[in-house]
Amino acid sequence: MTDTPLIGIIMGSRSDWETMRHASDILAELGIAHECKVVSAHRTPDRLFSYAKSAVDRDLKTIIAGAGGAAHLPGMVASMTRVPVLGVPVESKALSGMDSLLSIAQMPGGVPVGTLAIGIAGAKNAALLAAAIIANHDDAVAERLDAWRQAQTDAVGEDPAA
Ligand SMILES: Nc1c(C(=O)O)ncn1[C@@H]1O[C@H](COP(=O)(O)O)[C@@H](O)[C@H]1O
Repeated sequence: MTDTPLIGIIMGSRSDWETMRHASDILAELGIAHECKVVSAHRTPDRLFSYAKSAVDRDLKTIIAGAGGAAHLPGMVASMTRVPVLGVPVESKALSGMDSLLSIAQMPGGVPVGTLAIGIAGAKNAALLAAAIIANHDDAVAERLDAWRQAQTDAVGEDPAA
């Protein structure tokens, strides 16, 4: 996307892309400008610092942060910006994402991260929540989000044997 991004999707490693691309796909479907970057609290702390510290000035409306294992990325970003952070626990090999989930969910009071489900469902829902936040102030996005939701409903047939 070439437009100024409204939403930042960041992830701890390129290995998270197979999960996080589902968030990007939904934002693209909804026509919401966004960016996708690898940013790691552990491996690229300086990049993390400048990303989080510049988020307000860059007018990002929401940051979606996906990470696996000792998933410190969402919480560390949230500690450095008031831009809302949605955390996606990426499924880890060793502990099936329970480590990621608990690392992201169990933030201390005062530093909120909105925690989604483990894996692809969480990535999709993070994108839909971020879109809903934008839709509060953007009628065109609201219309597209309503249409997306209606299409999902229409796709569910009533007959279980069909
Ligand atoms: N949890 C974090 C952070 C962080 O929280 O800053 N940086 C990388 N990682 C995670 O390490 C896992 C394995 O990464 P590799 O596949 O690169 O070894 C990934 O799921 C990533 O999100």
